[in-house]
Amino acid sequence: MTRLAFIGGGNMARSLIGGLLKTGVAPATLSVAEPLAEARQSLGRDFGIACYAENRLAVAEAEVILLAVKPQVMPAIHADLRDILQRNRPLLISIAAGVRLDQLERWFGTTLPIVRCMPNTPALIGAGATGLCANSRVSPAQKAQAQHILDAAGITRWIDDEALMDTVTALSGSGPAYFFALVEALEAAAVAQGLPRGTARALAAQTCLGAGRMLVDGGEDPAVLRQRVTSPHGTTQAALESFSADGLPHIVARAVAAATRRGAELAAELDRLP
Ligand SMILES: NC(=O)C1=CN([C@@H]2O[C@H](COP(=O)(O)OP(=O)(O)OC[C@H]3O[C@@H](n4cnc5c(N)ncnc54)[C@H](OP(=O)(O)O)[C@@H]3O)[C@@H](O)[C@H]2O)C=CC1
Ligand SMILES: O=C(O)[C@@H]1CCC=N1
Repeated sequence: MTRLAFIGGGNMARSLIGGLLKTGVAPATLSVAEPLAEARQSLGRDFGIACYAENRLAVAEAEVILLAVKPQVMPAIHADLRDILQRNRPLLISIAAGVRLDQLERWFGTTLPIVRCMPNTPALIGAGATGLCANSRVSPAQKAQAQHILDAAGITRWIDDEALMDTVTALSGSGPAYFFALVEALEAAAVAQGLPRGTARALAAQTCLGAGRMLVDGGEDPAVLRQRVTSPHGTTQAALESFSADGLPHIVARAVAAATRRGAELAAELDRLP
């Protein structure tokens, strides 16, 4: 089994580790480097994997290293890893928003095989969605290896044009938060009309789940599913006309554009570092 080391044991590492273990990956094949003692303890307790305070210890045996730190931390970790990466030549996978393949090559080594990908937090329950792209050093076998790791967390799609990875980030990387925000807003609207909060939360969340399952399991066009809910001159039509009058598609397009722009800005900020 592939030995996989995570650098950074935060939200996303937890989601991916949880997803991998649910598919039967052996805990002994995983390791994680995490500076915070409390986080190391909880990762060890929850997942039974080896946790290290030092990056170089976590990656010593790894065939694949998954970088799960904030974009701003990336340049700082290369000093810990560069030598061992040059020696062992593992496959490097980065999940950092915005960070480009050429930046990763500059920090970690221009001849290393590197995959840039963008998963999302539903990976924790095996319902993640990941876009991936690879540099020219990644062999077909390593591509399959990276895909296998991310497939454990949900669906995967290869993105040929790296420039579109910021769009993927804005769509599915950040996307779970958009749906949570919509559920929060639905709950607040129903509570404002007098529904008990617990009931409003349960009904809103289950509606989100039900709609998601219909989209994924049935594979039907969302527009067709929407039309089926919308009786002529009924309640849904009234709500959708209100969305339309308030410019919902425009609001969403602006939000996705803002997230996409932010991805590019994160990379530009790293380019400006000395
Ligand atoms: N959250 C999400 O939904 C998604 C996030 N991403 C990407 O994943 C990456 C991680 O995000 P997320 O998990 O949310 O962030 P977190 O802050 O939760 O996790 C990052 C972890 O890295 C640790 N860390 C900090 N410095 C170092 C270091 N020098 N060496 C090793 N570990 C270190 C942090 O420890 P400490 O807390 O002590 O600083 C923290 O536990 C980001 O690049 C983000 O863009 C991608 C897809 C979705
Ligand atoms: O908000 C962020 O920057 C990260 C990347 C995608 C989801 N969370």
